[in-house]
Amino acid sequence: MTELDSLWEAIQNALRESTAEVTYTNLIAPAKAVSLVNNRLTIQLPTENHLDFWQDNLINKVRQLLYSQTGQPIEPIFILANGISQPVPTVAPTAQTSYETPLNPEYTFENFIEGRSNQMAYASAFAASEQPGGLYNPLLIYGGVGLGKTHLMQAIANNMLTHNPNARIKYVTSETFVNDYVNSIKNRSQEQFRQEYRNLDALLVDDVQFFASKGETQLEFFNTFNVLHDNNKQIVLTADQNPKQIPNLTERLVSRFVWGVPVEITSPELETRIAILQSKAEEEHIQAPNEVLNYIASKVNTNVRELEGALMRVRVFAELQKQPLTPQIAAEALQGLGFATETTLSIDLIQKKVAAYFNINQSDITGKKRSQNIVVPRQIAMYLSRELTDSSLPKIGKEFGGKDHTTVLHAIDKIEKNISSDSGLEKDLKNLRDELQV
Ligand SMILES: Nc1ncnc2c1ncn2[C@@H]1O[C@H](COP(=O)(O)OP(=O)(O)OP(=O)(O)O)[C@@H](O)[C@H]1O
Repeated sequence: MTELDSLWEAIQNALRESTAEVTYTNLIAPAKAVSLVNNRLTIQLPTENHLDFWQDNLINKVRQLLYSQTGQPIEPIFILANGISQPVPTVAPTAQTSYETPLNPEYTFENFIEGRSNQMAYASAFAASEQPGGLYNPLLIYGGVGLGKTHLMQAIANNMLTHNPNARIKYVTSETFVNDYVNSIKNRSQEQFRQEYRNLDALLVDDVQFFASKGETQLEFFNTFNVLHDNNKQIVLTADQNPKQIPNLTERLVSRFVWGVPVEITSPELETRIAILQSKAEEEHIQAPNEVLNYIASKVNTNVRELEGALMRVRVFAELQKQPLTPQIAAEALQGLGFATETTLSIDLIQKKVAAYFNINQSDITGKKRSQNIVVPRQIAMYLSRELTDSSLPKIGKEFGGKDHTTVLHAIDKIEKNISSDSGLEKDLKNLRDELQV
């Protein structure tokens, strides 16, 4: 047995121990380690479904396992098997038309961290799972990559199954739906395809944007949708953007998609990013001081997948250097990845943006004028400075023209109290956060 083979066997065995057997057999066992060169382990996967699964769920774990096996920070690289080197299947096609994508039991509501960016989506998903086929039907969750759409979608299924272990739930990506449909035409098993997709308590379809331009499949999905919906069966969909903006989706499909409640997930704000890291660190038994988590959260503001990846990278790096986890070590670990070089948000920048947003001067923000059109932007700028920087109240006071920290505290209190009753204020804060890109 080569070194690569025995390393791979150890990784597969470790993955097997922490995974349901069905998931292991379908999604993990078919992976092959092809080469280990320059601390890069190339792993070959048979289909795009496998690729998605490994990328979404296993990459961090594999990094950790590789590190614990070898003491080296080895990066897994995934490739798809090309048709030529793949052995041609010798089994005759069976009547089975559908490829089942198993649910990830770790995607639950309990370990999903709520924040402003995902509150609506979380609440709607939870409601749909408690009362399938009710008000939130269909439920469409949309937003950018790595923001938790699949997690929430599968949490719905997992929660439904705890209430009713016999619930018939199907989770597929839209690509799987397309493939199943195409195969059913090829194998003349359309009747069975329809049985499989229409005889359900809940149908979950991930990434419906891939239906774009697939005219015939769109019609089939439209019919599937109608049958399920007419029978009050739950439908949950995700997309990478608002379906109204997806080109080449038929009007009638778009109108169905947004029938129920389309909810958006946006990038998590700083506090949520910190909370996600805390929860992840706990889950993975990583002893990381808060200052390290704050540091990572302040640098990685793109999406949750990258946030989790950054935490793992920092951990492996510290272990490799035999150093305790500190912000300095975290900075070194993230260097070169485009995170550590980003400028941190400064109070000065926040003041400039707020001033421009409200059409006033920065000197008004830091000055003493008491007119309402200046006081409110000033309080907003103080509030955002507290939320988005690590600065203490006295430091913020100082940067706002030498004000006392109690003035800052008062401003923050005032904004916090008004947020829930003043939707204009909430909108202003959201717009400003967007402009500041946090
Ligand atoms: N709010 C959250 N709390 C805890 N974990 C989260 C949260 N949001 C996302 N995650 C985690 O981030 C990772 C990526 O999430 P997920 O795969 O659900 O994203 P997605 O929006 O479906 O992305 P894509 O469109 O790329 O498939 C997962 O490991 C998920 O558990």
